[in-house]
Amino acid sequence: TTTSLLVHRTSLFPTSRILSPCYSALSQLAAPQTIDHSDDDDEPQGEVQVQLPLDRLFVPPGASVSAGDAEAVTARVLKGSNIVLGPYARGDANVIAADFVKSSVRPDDCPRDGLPEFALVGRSNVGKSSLLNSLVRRKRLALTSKKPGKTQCINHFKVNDSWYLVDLPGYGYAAAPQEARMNWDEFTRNYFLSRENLVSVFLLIDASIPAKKIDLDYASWLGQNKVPMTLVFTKCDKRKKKKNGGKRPEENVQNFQSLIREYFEAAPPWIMTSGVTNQGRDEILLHMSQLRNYWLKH
Ligand SMILES: Nc1nc2c(ncn2[C@@H]2O[C@H](COP(=O)(O)OP(=O)(O)OP(=O)(O)O)[C@@H](O)[C@H]2O)c(=O)[nH]1
Ligand SMILES: [Mg+2]
Repeated sequence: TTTSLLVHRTSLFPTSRILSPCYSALSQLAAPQTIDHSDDDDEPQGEVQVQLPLDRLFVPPGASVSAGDAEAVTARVLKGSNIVLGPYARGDANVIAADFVKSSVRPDDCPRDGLPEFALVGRSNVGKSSLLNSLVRRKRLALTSKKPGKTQCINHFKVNDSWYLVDLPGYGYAAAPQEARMNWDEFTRNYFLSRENLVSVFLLIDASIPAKKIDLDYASWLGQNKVPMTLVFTKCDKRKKKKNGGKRPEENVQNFQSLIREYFEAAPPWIMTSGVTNQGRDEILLHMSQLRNYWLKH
């Protein structure tokens, strides 16, 4: 069985692409890490909270709103998002400990302890590993790179010994061999559809550029397959207008949503973030807390 497993693995990705990033992540296991708060950056972000109509808000499971509540509901919307803070958000949102657990090349290899998990997915280089590091307040727990294609396995990170953040390989990396690209699809789609403890997929979209077809396709696939999804807009600190297609992140964010609206019965949750300024970090953690606590109770 060992041989057939190896054959299966090499057919998923060329060997070098499996081994190097995952094993370098594994090497971090050797030294258990404590939280380093020295990279905290809680600068005021200066973004403006836009009032959203009630039907564009994400009301979390376990919370309800009626039209008469508009004002009270708006006051509970997390900054830079459409996410309403409900009764299941708890004081467990803060990250006290975070550890790399394992790299898996198949959904079957993933941890089986049934703890709730959130998967970070998106185009190569969109900032998945950077967001993970920002959430756990560590500079290099997940390895990042300027070159796309850095993460090549399903990497599980355990937070507070009670839930997982999962860093997935990026899609749409043009330089990846055709074989690896085709298998990416099967591999992650399988994971999304079969992973029972997956509370929500966090689909990362680069807010500094106009919407890309591959991201729209991905969001619509998740919507049509009813995979719970949160849209995380990344790189909201990048505001060089001309270079990035002339639009501000806020405009790209609104535009992306209007392009996918038809694929969703209700507005999916979305939030604006930056791995550079840590915009959205605490809000995502609260959102994860309420989704997780509801999931644990139902
Ligand atoms: N300005 C800015 N740069 C960012 C942000 N997030 C990530 N980056 C940069 O984007 C590049 C890619 O980041 P990664 O976190 O490695 O991206 P990834 O999505 O994990 O990429 P793959 O593992 O290749 O799929 C790095 O150079 C990061 O420093 C952000 O919020 N703002
Ligand atoms: Mg990565």
